[in-house]
Amino acid sequence: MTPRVLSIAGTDPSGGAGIQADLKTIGAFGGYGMAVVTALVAQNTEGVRSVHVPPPAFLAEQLDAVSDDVVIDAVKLGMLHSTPLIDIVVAWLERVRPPVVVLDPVMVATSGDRLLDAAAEAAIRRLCARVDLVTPNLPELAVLAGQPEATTWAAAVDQAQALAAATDTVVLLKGGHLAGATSADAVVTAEAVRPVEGRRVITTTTHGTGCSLSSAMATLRASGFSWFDALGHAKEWLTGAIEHGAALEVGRGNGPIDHFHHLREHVPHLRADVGSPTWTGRAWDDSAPVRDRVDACEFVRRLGDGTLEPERFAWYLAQDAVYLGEYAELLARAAALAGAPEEQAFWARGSVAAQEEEMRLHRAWVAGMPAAAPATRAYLDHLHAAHRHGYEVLIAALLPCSWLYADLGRRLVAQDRPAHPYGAWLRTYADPAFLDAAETARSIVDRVAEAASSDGRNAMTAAFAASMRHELAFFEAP
Ligand SMILES: Nc1ncnc2c1ncn2[C@@H]1O[C@H](COP(=O)(O)OP(=O)(O)OP(=O)(O)O)[C@@H](O)[C@H]1O
Ligand SMILES: Cc1ncc(CO)c(N)n1
Repeated sequence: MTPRVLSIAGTDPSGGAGIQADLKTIGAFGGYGMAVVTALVAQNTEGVRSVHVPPPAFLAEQLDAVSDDVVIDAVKLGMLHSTPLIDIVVAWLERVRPPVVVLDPVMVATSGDRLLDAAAEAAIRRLCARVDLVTPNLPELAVLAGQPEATTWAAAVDQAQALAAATDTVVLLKGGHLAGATSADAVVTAEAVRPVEGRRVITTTTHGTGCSLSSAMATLRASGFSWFDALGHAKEWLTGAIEHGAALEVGRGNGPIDHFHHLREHVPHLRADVGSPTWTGRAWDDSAPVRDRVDACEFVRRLGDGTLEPERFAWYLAQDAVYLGEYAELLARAAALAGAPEEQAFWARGSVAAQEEEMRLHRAWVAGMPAAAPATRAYLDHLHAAHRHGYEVLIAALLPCSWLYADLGRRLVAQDRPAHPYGAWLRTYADPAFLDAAETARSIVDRVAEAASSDGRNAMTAAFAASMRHELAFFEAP
């Protein structure tokens, strides 16, 4: 049976949050989506501009128009704005008694704008007791539990259990607002806490994650899953949707997630690799598990959020300076081996840039040149070995260095702020010119891979993958 799921929420004309996100999510999970609008919100990925609330009686008319005609299998409640609207929704729920009701107690948007009257908080607290699942983020949980915002997982669990006990309902505790390598959530009742682990994606595309998660839970529950199993499925999908969000290139602020990322894989002309079945594209995709570990590693996370100890950063920079010296030398060797003049020029320019620009940047931080640490030595030895295999393998082995840093820089720089201790470092790698150079390197490697023998391509693939593993080890060393 296709579950018929009704979202009662506010709008987001930019399509990432609110009712628009709910309908996409319900569809993504195989439900039939319906929507009753509580408030029209002029918002986009950057924030909320204004809110228009139609007369409460019109909300009642919308609700009745749906329930007089359609059997409703699940309801998701989002932005309810103010007490008069909450009262109408409560009266309607009492009358219609939908079998599944999930409440996302929306109070404040990701951008920090209020979406609920402060006076309506008590009404939302009472509503919790009338629904099957509540999905507060940490600030909302604090309001509902009447406590200061939790800053640790243990404190958040305590608040969620207190709320579950006080309202006799199930709480989906969301850890999105906690710092850490993972982003765990949990199904919490007065008796039990069942966590579902998730990777934390380094990205700014998190607009509407809460709306989407609650709609996924309503749809999966109406399809027969337990809350815990529903969370497992929803979380896996959500993490993928967050990861694919940046590729949508929607908006300048906190962009939306890609609700249909999992379907694109099955629609041939929408698959990311179709139309550009390049060698580098495949090598990059194949390296996803290693790159996920780079994102998750403590050093990279704390470099991004600025909490990394200065001594560890200095140690890393010193090793990077050692690395870059020999890397520049290997780029020069690539220039010497290249056949085409423009390729010779490109690698030679890269060699000079690596020597000058990056060494200058590093000299600002590094006092003396240390010996190579084991991870540095191993990476460089691998590059030297690649050089002995010839041009093709050498440039495949050199590529992850610039590509991975361009990709990381572009994402980490989003966390740059005044007085970020590593802001200058982040900006170097987020520089569009750096990304351009990585893109050019990529196109040269693709051209060379196309012309290579199948044995040659295999050796290139192995060299690229090994460099990516060395990059990970380099970040794990400090
Ligand atoms: N960077 C991230 N990587 C992976 N998962 C994340 C990330 N940020 C949030 N999540 C997940 O997204 C879901 C929503 O969490 P969050 O606590 O951010 O809710 P929210 O504040 O209500 O969301 P929003 O207001 O942005 O719609 C949770 O499952 C959380 O674990
Ligand atoms: C309408 C609406 N509901 C919820 C959120 C929370 O992200 C939002 N930004 N807009």
